[in-house]
Amino acid sequence: MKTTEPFTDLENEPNYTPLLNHLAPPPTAARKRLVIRVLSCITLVSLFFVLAFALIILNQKNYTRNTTDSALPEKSFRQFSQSDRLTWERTAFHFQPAKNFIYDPNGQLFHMGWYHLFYQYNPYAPVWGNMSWGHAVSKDLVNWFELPVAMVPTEWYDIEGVLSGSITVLPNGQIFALYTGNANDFSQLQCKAVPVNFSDPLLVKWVKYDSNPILYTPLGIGLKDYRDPSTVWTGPDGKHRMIMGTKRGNTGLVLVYHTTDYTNYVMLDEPLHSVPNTDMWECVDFYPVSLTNDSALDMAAYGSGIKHVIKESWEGHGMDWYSIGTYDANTDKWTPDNPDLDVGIGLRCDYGRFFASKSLYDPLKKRRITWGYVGESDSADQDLSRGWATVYNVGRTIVLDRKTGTHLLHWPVEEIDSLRHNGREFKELELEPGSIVPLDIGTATQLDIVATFKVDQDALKATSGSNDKYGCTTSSGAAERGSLGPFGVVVLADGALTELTPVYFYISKNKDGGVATHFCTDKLRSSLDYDGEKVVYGSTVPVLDDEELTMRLLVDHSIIEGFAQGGRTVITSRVYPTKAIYEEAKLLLFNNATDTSVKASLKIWQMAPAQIRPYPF
Ligand SMILES: OC[C@H]1O[C@@](CO)(OC[C@@]2(O[C@H]3O[C@H](CO)[C@@H](O)[C@H](O)[C@H]3O)O[C@H](CO)[C@@H](O)[C@@H]2O)[C@@H](O)[C@@H]1O
Repeated sequence: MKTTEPFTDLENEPNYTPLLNHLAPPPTAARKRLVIRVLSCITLVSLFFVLAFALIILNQKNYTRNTTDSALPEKSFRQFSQSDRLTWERTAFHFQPAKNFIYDPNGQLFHMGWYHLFYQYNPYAPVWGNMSWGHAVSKDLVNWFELPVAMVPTEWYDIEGVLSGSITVLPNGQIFALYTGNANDFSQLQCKAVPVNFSDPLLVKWVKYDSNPILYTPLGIGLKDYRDPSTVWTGPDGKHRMIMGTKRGNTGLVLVYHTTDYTNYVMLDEPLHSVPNTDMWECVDFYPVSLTNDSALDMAAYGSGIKHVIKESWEGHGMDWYSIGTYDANTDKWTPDNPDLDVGIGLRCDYGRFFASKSLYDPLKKRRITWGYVGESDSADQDLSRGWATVYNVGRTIVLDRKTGTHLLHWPVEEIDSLRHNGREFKELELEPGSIVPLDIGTATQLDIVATFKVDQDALKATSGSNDKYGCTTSSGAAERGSLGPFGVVVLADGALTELTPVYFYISKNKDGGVATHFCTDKLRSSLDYDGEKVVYGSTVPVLDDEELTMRLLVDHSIIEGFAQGGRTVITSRVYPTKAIYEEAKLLLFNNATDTSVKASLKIWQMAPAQIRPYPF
């Protein structure tokens, strides 16, 4: 048998290419070998490519990790739709109803174990209109149950709105509300309502008084400049008093009324207080504060060791002003401690968005708590698309700052701390002039941040003078560099730093060595989208000799609340980032001062969402 024949045959095959002639196998075996070799080659080449690809990926991951750890922020990749953004804007631990529009807080009270919050509410749309009294209750000031709307426009005297007012609890347990009715001719009339059942812990049903309105506009006062009656309180002489804000010409003022039966009110000739050029005083609040401790006082408190605060809301300007002074119950007159810090010209409760605030004396924990509304600054169209507008601040306790004697301290209620989890601590991080330090904390959209900054004292002393005319609101924000600032925290920043909101201190010094510390929030680059307030908010904050610079920030999606020096100066902002949202939101520290380094220490907690839902009747 010739063993060479098949070779000859194979060689005659049109597509045959000999590999190694002398080792050539018989034809079928050769075909198999050939297939195996080709497959092996393909496998080897594929393996090579897989390995190379894996190495590239690994390298990229290492690069990402390194850049995160270094001063370079990570690049943002995820794109968000309009719908993603609007969904993200809803807050997680700030009070807001499920939908539509809230405005001034009204008539808070503590009753049978529940904190009650009533509020101006439009039940039909996310814009001002159909003003009613919405109603929610809470056991802990964090989680809320929404209740049915308590009062809606029904009568000629409030058909254009059940406007703002207050609730009074009498020593015998009786409860009544005073509110302003917006009448069919838009004049403002004062009205009374009572709960149908005082022993209902939820005070669900309310009935308007048969003889409403109980007060008409006095002579000399504009028909639309007369509103927001206060809680009634009893003075040391046993007389019951109520106050209301108004204006005469351009002078803002507080009218005082006496009553013997809580229904008929007699106006005193002289106002409690007035300040020229401060215009209409809305939502006036008046309360005592202790000079000796942090325990709050109810309205009846009077005498030595007590100061009284007037708060008014400046119509049309979104600013709440307060002043500390002395109340004389014999004359029903109030005098400011410092005329330069009088009502409407001195100090604000908050230097950002916070308006129409109203406080509650909490008999359970002996504290005074205030809420205001924090309005939107984006477009009205966006409010309509979202289906809701306006949120409330986290309830804030108010005490007199006994260290300065000049300021109040506004501070988040302690209950909000219960939402903290996954705390992280950063100690003494060195921030050189001109530095940015990313903080790797994971998701950065629901945070409670407490930050302390130590300024290089040698640099502070050596600086002979620096921007002593500085002001947050007139500055160009965190990008404006001085010897001793700005430095602070950047929240809601995207990886490429195209969107960011810095909250910071800026120290200015005059030639005589006088130092002023400014606390600012820069909204100039918060959003690439429309924001009606591309501004820098802020003011000065007193810092005493033995104090470090401290700030606390509550970041909750589209709201940032900032408290400097224990709440001496507060700034609340609404922000509408388009990229710095969901997992793309980053947190950074920065020091943009030119001559001083700063050491930053921080505690940062993630914040769990609060529960806000309909009451399960
Ligand atoms: O909801 C009424 C309560 O709100 C307060 C303070 O926030 O007054 C606001 C005020 O203006 C609103 O109504 C205007 C339409 O009339 C509207 O243009 C404006 O944007 C709204 O803020 O509401 C009353 C009544 O309309 C008006 O005199 C005020 O300027 C508080 O004072 C009211 O009780």
